[in-house]
Amino acid sequence: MNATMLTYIYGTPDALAKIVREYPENLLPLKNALAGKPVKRMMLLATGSSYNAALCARSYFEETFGILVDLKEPDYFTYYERIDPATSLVLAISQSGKSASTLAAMQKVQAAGLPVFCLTADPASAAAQAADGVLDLNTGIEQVGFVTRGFSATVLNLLLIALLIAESQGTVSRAAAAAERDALHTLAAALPTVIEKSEAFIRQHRAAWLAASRYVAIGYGALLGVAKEAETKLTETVRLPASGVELEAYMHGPYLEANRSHLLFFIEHQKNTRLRALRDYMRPYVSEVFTMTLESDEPAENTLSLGIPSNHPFSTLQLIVPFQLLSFHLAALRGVDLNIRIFDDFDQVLKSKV
Ligand SMILES: O=P(O)(O)OC[C@H]1O[C@](O)(CO)[C@@H](O)[C@@H]1O
Repeated sequence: MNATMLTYIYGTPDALAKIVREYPENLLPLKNALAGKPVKRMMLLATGSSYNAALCARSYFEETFGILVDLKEPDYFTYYERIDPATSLVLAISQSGKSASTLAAMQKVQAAGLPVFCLTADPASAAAQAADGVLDLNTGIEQVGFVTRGFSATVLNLLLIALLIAESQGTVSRAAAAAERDALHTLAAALPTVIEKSEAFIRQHRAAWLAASRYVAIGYGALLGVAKEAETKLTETVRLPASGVELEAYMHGPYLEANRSHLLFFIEHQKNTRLRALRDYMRPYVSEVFTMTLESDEPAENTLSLGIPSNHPFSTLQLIVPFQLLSFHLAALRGVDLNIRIFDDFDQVLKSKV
Protein backbone atom coordinates (compact mmCIF):
# COMPACT_ATOMS: atom_id res chain seq x y z
CA MET A 1 0.00 0.00 0.00
CA ASN A 2 1.21 3.49 -0.84
CA ALA A 3 2.27 5.75 2.02
CA THR A 4 -0.02 8.72 2.76
CA MET A 5 0.43 11.84 4.87
CA LEU A 6 -1.09 9.87 7.71
CA THR A 7 1.59 7.17 7.41
CA TYR A 8 4.25 9.82 7.89
CA ILE A 9 2.44 11.62 10.73
CA TYR A 10 2.09 8.34 12.63
CA GLY A 11 5.73 7.51 11.84
CA THR A 12 7.02 10.81 13.21
CA PRO A 13 7.39 9.84 16.91
CA ASP A 14 9.76 6.97 16.04
CA ALA A 15 11.62 9.07 13.50
CA LEU A 16 12.19 11.84 16.06
CA ALA A 17 13.24 9.38 18.76
CA LYS A 18 15.86 7.98 16.36
CA ILE A 19 17.20 11.46 15.58
CA VAL A 20 17.63 12.25 19.29
CA ARG A 21 19.20 8.83 19.97
CA GLU A 22 21.73 9.30 17.18
CA TYR A 23 22.75 12.80 18.24
CA PRO A 24 25.47 13.99 17.92
CA GLU A 25 26.90 11.22 15.69
CA ASN A 26 24.47 12.09 12.91
CA LEU A 27 25.71 15.69 12.90
CA LEU A 28 29.37 14.66 12.84
CA PRO A 29 30.39 16.73 9.76
CA LEU A 30 29.19 19.86 11.58
CA LYS A 31 30.70 18.81 14.90
CA ASN A 32 34.10 18.41 13.22
CA ALA A 33 33.83 21.73 11.42
CA LEU A 34 32.94 23.52 14.66
CA ALA A 35 36.01 22.32 16.57
CA GLY A 36 37.66 25.45 17.94
CA LYS A 37 35.58 27.77 15.75
CA PRO A 38 32.98 29.82 17.59
CA VAL A 39 29.72 30.70 15.83
CA LYS A 40 28.34 34.07 16.82
CA ARG A 41 26.26 34.63 13.71
CA MET A 42 24.93 32.15 11.21
CA MET A 43 22.71 32.21 8.16
CA LEU A 44 19.86 29.82 7.36
CA LEU A 45 18.57 29.53 3.78
CA ALA A 46 15.22 27.79 3.31
CA THR A 47 11.88 28.06 1.56
CA GLY A 48 8.36 26.65 2.10
CA SER A 49 8.02 24.11 4.89
CA SER A 50 11.75 24.24 5.54
CA TYR A 51 11.53 28.00 6.14
CA ASN A 52 8.61 27.41 8.53
CA ALA A 53 10.68 24.80 10.38
CA ALA A 54 13.50 27.33 10.76
CA LEU A 55 11.01 29.84 12.21
CA CYS A 56 10.15 27.20 14.84
CA ALA A 57 13.78 26.65 15.84
CA ARG A 58 15.21 30.18 15.52
CA SER A 59 14.53 31.31 19.09
CA TYR A 60 16.40 28.29 20.44
CA PHE A 61 19.54 29.57 18.68
CA GLU A 62 19.08 33.24 19.56
CA GLU A 63 17.19 33.50 22.83
CA THR A 64 18.41 30.31 24.48
CA PHE A 65 22.04 30.23 23.33
CA GLY A 66 22.84 33.70 21.99
CA ILE A 67 23.69 32.44 18.49
CA LEU A 68 22.45 35.12 16.08
CA VAL A 69 20.53 33.80 13.08
CA ASP A 70 19.80 35.43 9.74
CA LEU A 71 16.93 33.43 8.29
CA LYS A 72 16.63 34.13 4.59
CA GLU A 73 14.20 33.29 1.83
CA PRO A 74 16.74 32.10 -0.79
CA ASP A 75 15.52 33.97 -3.85
CA TYR A 76 15.29 37.33 -2.03
CA PHE A 77 18.76 36.74 -0.62
CA THR A 78 20.21 35.89 -4.04
CA TYR A 79 18.98 39.06 -5.71
CA TYR A 80 18.56 41.70 -3.03
CA GLU A 81 20.68 40.98 0.03
CA ARG A 82 24.28 40.73 1.17
CA ILE A 83 26.03 38.39 3.57
CA ASP A 84 26.73 39.83 7.00
CA PRO A 85 30.56 39.80 7.25
CA ALA A 86 30.27 38.38 10.80
CA THR A 87 28.62 35.20 9.44
CA SER A 88 30.70 32.13 10.26
CA LEU A 89 28.27 29.34 9.43
CA VAL A 90 25.80 28.95 6.57
CA LEU A 91 23.20 26.21 6.52
CA ALA A 92 20.92 25.59 3.54
CA ILE A 93 17.83 23.54 4.41
CA SER A 94 16.09 21.59 1.67
CA GLN A 95 14.23 18.43 2.59
CA SER A 96 14.13 17.25 -1.01
CA GLY A 97 17.45 18.87 -1.93
CA LYS A 98 15.75 19.98 -5.15
CA SER A 99 14.62 23.58 -4.56
CA ALA A 100 16.20 25.68 -7.30
CA SER A 101 16.13 28.95 -5.33
CA THR A 102 17.95 27.34 -2.39
CA LEU A 103 20.60 25.97 -4.77
CA ALA A 104 21.12 29.38 -6.36
CA ALA A 105 21.50 31.00 -2.92
CA MET A 106 24.08 28.35 -1.95
CA GLN A 107 26.08 29.24 -5.04
CA LYS A 108 26.05 32.92 -4.12
CA VAL A 109 27.43 32.10 -0.66
CA GLN A 110 30.13 29.83 -2.08
CA ALA A 111 31.11 32.47 -4.65
CA ALA A 112 31.69 34.82 -1.71
CA GLY A 113 34.18 32.30 -0.31
CA LEU A 114 32.05 30.81 2.48
CA PRO A 115 31.35 27.08 2.78
CA VAL A 116 27.73 25.91 2.97
CA PHE A 117 26.29 22.99 4.89
CA CYS A 118 23.11 21.41 3.58
CA LEU A 119 20.47 19.80 5.82
CA THR A 120 18.50 17.40 3.65
CA ALA A 121 16.65 14.08 3.64
CA ASP A 122 18.41 13.14 0.42
CA PRO A 123 22.22 13.06 0.57
CA ALA A 124 22.27 12.20 -3.16
CA SER A 125 20.27 15.32 -4.14
CA ALA A 126 21.54 18.30 -6.13
CA ALA A 127 21.73 20.52 -3.03
CA ALA A 128 23.67 17.89 -1.11
CA GLN A 129 26.07 17.41 -4.03
CA ALA A 130 26.66 21.14 -4.26
CA ALA A 131 27.24 21.58 -0.51
CA ASP A 132 30.57 21.67 1.30
CA GLY A 133 29.13 19.49 4.08
CA VAL A 134 25.97 17.37 4.24
CA LEU A 135 23.79 16.89 7.32
CA ASP A 136 21.35 14.05 6.83
CA LEU A 137 17.88 14.63 8.28
CA ASN A 138 18.15 10.96 9.25
CA THR A 139 14.61 10.01 8.20
CA GLY A 140 14.92 8.77 4.65
CA ILE A 141 13.05 10.45 1.80
CA GLU A 142 9.38 11.34 2.29
CA GLN A 143 7.41 10.16 -0.74
CA VAL A 144 4.38 12.41 -0.13
CA GLY A 145 4.93 16.00 -1.29
CA PHE A 146 2.82 17.45 1.54
CA VAL A 147 5.63 16.95 4.03
CA THR A 148 4.86 16.26 7.70
CA ARG A 149 7.52 13.93 9.13
CA GLY A 150 10.16 15.90 7.20
CA PHE A 151 8.93 19.17 8.70
CA SER A 152 9.14 17.87 12.27
CA ALA A 153 12.50 16.21 11.61
CA THR A 154 13.82 19.50 10.24
CA VAL A 155 12.70 21.38 13.37
CA LEU A 156 14.29 18.75 15.60
CA ASN A 157 17.57 18.66 13.67
CA LEU A 158 17.78 22.45 13.86
CA LEU A 159 17.19 22.37 17.63
CA LEU A 160 19.97 19.79 17.94
CA ILE A 161 22.27 21.84 15.71
CA ALA A 162 21.76 24.80 18.07
CA LEU A 163 22.55 22.52 21.01
CA LEU A 164 25.65 21.17 19.26
CA ILE A 165 26.98 24.67 18.56
CA ALA A 166 26.26 25.75 22.14
CA GLU A 167 28.01 22.66 23.48
CA SER A 168 31.01 23.03 21.24
CA GLN A 169 31.56 26.65 22.28
CA GLY A 170 30.84 26.00 25.94
CA THR A 171 27.65 28.10 26.14
CA VAL A 172 25.91 25.19 27.78
CA SER A 173 27.32 22.75 30.31
CA ARG A 174 27.53 19.06 29.56
CA ALA A 175 24.89 18.33 32.20
CA ALA A 176 22.52 20.99 30.89
CA ALA A 177 22.99 19.74 27.31
CA ALA A 178 22.19 16.19 28.44
CA ALA A 179 19.03 17.48 30.13
CA GLU A 180 17.94 19.21 26.89
CA ARG A 181 18.49 16.01 24.97
CA ASP A 182 16.52 14.03 27.54
CA ALA A 183 13.67 16.54 27.29
CA LEU A 184 13.58 16.06 23.52
CA HIS A 185 13.53 12.32 23.97
CA THR A 186 10.63 12.56 26.43
CA LEU A 187 8.84 14.83 23.98
CA ALA A 188 9.20 12.32 21.13
CA ALA A 189 7.87 9.59 23.41
CA ALA A 190 4.83 11.74 24.24
CA LEU A 191 3.92 12.38 20.59
CA PRO A 192 1.64 9.34 20.20
CA THR A 193 -0.55 10.83 22.96
CA VAL A 194 -0.53 14.17 21.13
CA ILE A 195 -1.65 12.36 17.96
CA GLU A 196 -4.41 10.55 19.83
CA LYS A 197 -5.76 13.71 21.48
CA SER A 198 -5.59 15.62 18.21
CA GLU A 199 -7.47 12.90 16.32
CA ALA A 200 -10.29 12.92 18.90
CA PHE A 201 -10.49 16.73 18.76
CA ILE A 202 -10.66 16.73 14.96
CA ARG A 203 -13.45 14.14 14.99
CA GLN A 204 -15.39 16.12 17.60
CA HIS A 205 -15.38 19.36 15.58
CA ARG A 206 -15.90 17.99 12.08
CA ALA A 207 -18.92 20.24 11.43
CA ALA A 208 -16.97 23.38 12.37
CA TRP A 209 -14.05 22.59 10.03
CA LEU A 210 -16.46 21.97 7.18
CA ALA A 211 -18.51 25.12 7.77
CA ALA A 212 -15.57 27.51 7.36
CA SER A 213 -14.45 29.15 4.12
CA ARG A 214 -11.11 30.43 5.40
CA TYR A 215 -8.66 29.40 8.14
CA VAL A 216 -6.32 31.72 10.03
CA ALA A 217 -3.70 30.44 12.50
CA ILE A 218 -2.21 32.92 14.98
CA GLY A 219 0.97 32.29 16.98
CA TYR A 220 3.81 34.15 18.68
CA GLY A 221 7.57 33.59 18.92
CA ALA A 222 8.51 30.09 17.75
CA LEU A 223 4.81 29.37 17.30
CA LEU A 224 4.78 31.68 14.28
CA GLY A 225 6.53 28.73 12.58
CA VAL A 226 3.60 26.49 13.54
CA ALA A 227 1.09 29.08 12.27
CA LYS A 228 2.97 29.43 8.94
CA GLU A 229 3.22 25.67 8.54
CA ALA A 230 -0.52 25.38 9.27
CA GLU A 231 -1.01 27.87 6.42
CA THR A 232 1.27 25.87 4.10
CA LYS A 233 -0.30 22.48 4.90
CA LEU A 234 -3.95 23.63 4.79
CA THR A 235 -3.35 25.49 1.53
CA GLU A 236 -1.61 22.52 -0.10
CA THR A 237 -4.23 19.96 0.93
CA VAL A 238 -7.60 21.58 1.71
CA ARG A 239 -7.14 24.16 -1.07
CA LEU A 240 -9.13 26.90 0.57
CA PRO A 241 -7.64 30.23 1.70
CA ALA A 242 -5.49 29.86 4.81
CA SER A 243 -2.94 32.07 6.51
CA GLY A 244 -0.53 31.98 9.41
CA VAL A 245 0.03 35.28 11.20
CA GLU A 246 2.13 36.56 14.10
CA LEU A 247 0.02 37.60 17.11
CA GLU A 248 0.83 41.31 17.20
CA ALA A 249 1.04 41.56 13.41
CA TYR A 250 -2.55 40.25 13.25
CA MET A 251 -3.66 43.34 15.13
CA HIS A 252 -2.23 45.62 12.46
CA GLY A 253 -4.57 44.99 9.55
CA PRO A 254 -5.34 41.27 9.16
CA TYR A 255 -8.18 41.31 11.73
CA LEU A 256 -10.16 43.64 9.49
CA GLU A 257 -10.96 40.87 7.00
CA ALA A 258 -12.65 38.68 9.67
CA ASN A 259 -16.19 37.53 8.90
CA ARG A 260 -18.71 34.89 10.01
CA SER A 261 -17.32 32.19 7.75
CA HIS A 262 -13.72 32.46 9.01
CA LEU A 263 -12.29 30.01 11.51
CA LEU A 264 -9.45 31.19 13.76
CA PHE A 265 -6.81 29.06 15.52
CA PHE A 266 -4.93 30.49 18.50
CA ILE A 267 -1.70 28.65 19.30
CA GLU A 268 0.03 28.93 22.68
CA HIS A 269 2.58 26.84 24.59
CA GLN A 270 1.52 28.21 27.97
CA LYS A 271 -1.13 30.64 29.11
CA ASN A 272 -0.70 33.80 27.03
CA THR A 273 -3.05 36.56 28.18
CA ARG A 274 -2.50 38.70 25.08
CA LEU A 275 -3.36 35.80 22.76
CA ARG A 276 -6.44 34.94 24.81
CA ALA A 277 -7.59 38.57 24.89
CA LEU A 278 -7.45 38.68 21.09
CA ARG A 279 -9.25 35.32 20.85
CA ASP A 280 -12.05 36.48 23.16
CA TYR A 281 -12.40 39.76 21.27
CA MET A 282 -12.62 38.03 17.87
CA ARG A 283 -15.01 35.23 18.93
CA PRO A 284 -18.29 37.02 18.08
CA TYR A 285 -17.08 38.12 14.63
CA VAL A 286 -16.03 34.73 13.18
CA SER A 287 -17.57 31.26 12.78
CA GLU A 288 -15.47 29.68 15.55
CA VAL A 289 -12.26 30.22 17.51
CA PHE A 290 -10.11 27.29 18.59
CA THR A 291 -7.19 27.23 21.01
CA MET A 292 -4.30 24.77 20.67
CA THR A 293 -2.31 24.80 23.90
CA LEU A 294 -0.04 22.77 26.15
CA GLU A 295 -1.86 24.18 29.20
CA SER A 296 -4.56 22.20 30.91
CA ASP A 297 -5.94 25.22 32.79
CA GLU A 298 -8.89 25.84 30.52
CA PRO A 299 -10.89 22.71 29.70
CA ALA A 300 -13.22 24.30 27.17
CA GLU A 301 -15.14 22.83 24.26
CA ASN A 302 -13.03 24.58 21.61
CA THR A 303 -9.66 24.06 23.31
CA LEU A 304 -7.27 21.27 22.42
CA SER A 305 -5.31 20.90 25.64
CA LEU A 306 -2.30 18.77 24.93
CA GLY A 307 -1.37 19.06 28.60
CA ILE A 308 2.26 18.04 28.18
CA PRO A 309 4.40 20.99 29.24
CA SER A 310 7.58 21.75 27.31
CA ASN A 311 9.68 24.83 26.64
CA HIS A 312 8.69 27.38 24.01
CA PRO A 313 10.74 26.23 20.98
CA PHE A 314 10.29 22.52 21.80
CA SER A 315 6.51 22.96 22.00
CA THR A 316 6.41 23.52 18.23
CA LEU A 317 6.97 19.77 17.74
CA GLN A 318 3.74 19.04 19.61
CA LEU A 319 1.59 21.93 18.44
CA ILE A 320 2.15 21.25 14.73
CA VAL A 321 0.59 17.78 15.04
CA PRO A 322 -3.11 18.82 15.12
CA PHE A 323 -2.60 20.97 12.01
CA GLN A 324 -0.89 18.16 10.10
CA LEU A 325 -3.73 15.78 10.97
CA LEU A 326 -6.41 18.36 10.24
CA SER A 327 -4.91 19.04 6.80
CA PHE A 328 -5.14 15.36 5.92
CA HIS A 329 -8.63 14.74 7.34
CA LEU A 330 -10.21 17.97 6.16
CA ALA A 331 -8.95 17.40 2.62
CA ALA A 332 -10.74 14.02 2.67
CA LEU A 333 -13.89 15.55 4.18
CA ARG A 334 -13.93 18.16 1.43
CA GLY A 335 -13.53 15.51 -1.23
CA VAL A 336 -9.95 16.38 -2.20
CA ASP A 337 -8.13 13.22 -3.30
CA LEU A 338 -4.53 13.86 -2.32
CA ASN A 339 -3.39 10.93 -4.44
CA ILE A 340 -4.36 12.76 -7.61
CA ARG A 341 -1.57 15.06 -8.70
CA ILE A 342 -2.63 18.53 -9.81
CA PHE A 343 -0.53 21.10 -11.68
CA ASP A 344 1.48 18.11 -12.85
CA ASP A 345 3.64 20.10 -15.26
CA PHE A 346 4.33 22.92 -12.76
CA ASP A 347 7.97 22.09 -11.92
CA GLN A 348 8.75 21.33 -15.55
CA VAL A 349 7.41 24.70 -16.73
CA LEU A 350 8.46 26.91 -13.80
CA LYS A 351 11.68 25.07 -12.90
CA SER A 352 11.28 25.79 -9.20
CA LYS A 353 12.65 22.31 -8.50
CA VAL A 354 15.68 20.81 -10.25
O1 LIG B 1 12.58 21.72 1.68
P1 LIG B 1 12.48 21.72 0.19
O2 LIG B 1 12.57 20.34 -0.37
O3 LIG B 1 13.50 22.66 -0.41
O4 LIG B 1 11.07 22.20 -0.21
C1 LIG B 1 10.55 23.45 0.06
C2 LIG B 1 9.08 23.53 -0.29
O5 LIG B 1 8.83 23.12 -1.58
C3 LIG B 1 7.64 22.34 -1.63
O6 LIG B 1 7.98 20.98 -1.75
C4 LIG B 1 6.81 22.79 -2.79
O7 LIG B 1 6.77 24.14 -2.90
C5 LIG B 1 6.97 22.53 -0.35
O8 LIG B 1 6.14 21.48 -0.01
C6 LIG B 1 8.16 22.66 0.51
O9 LIG B 1 7.76 23.26 1.66
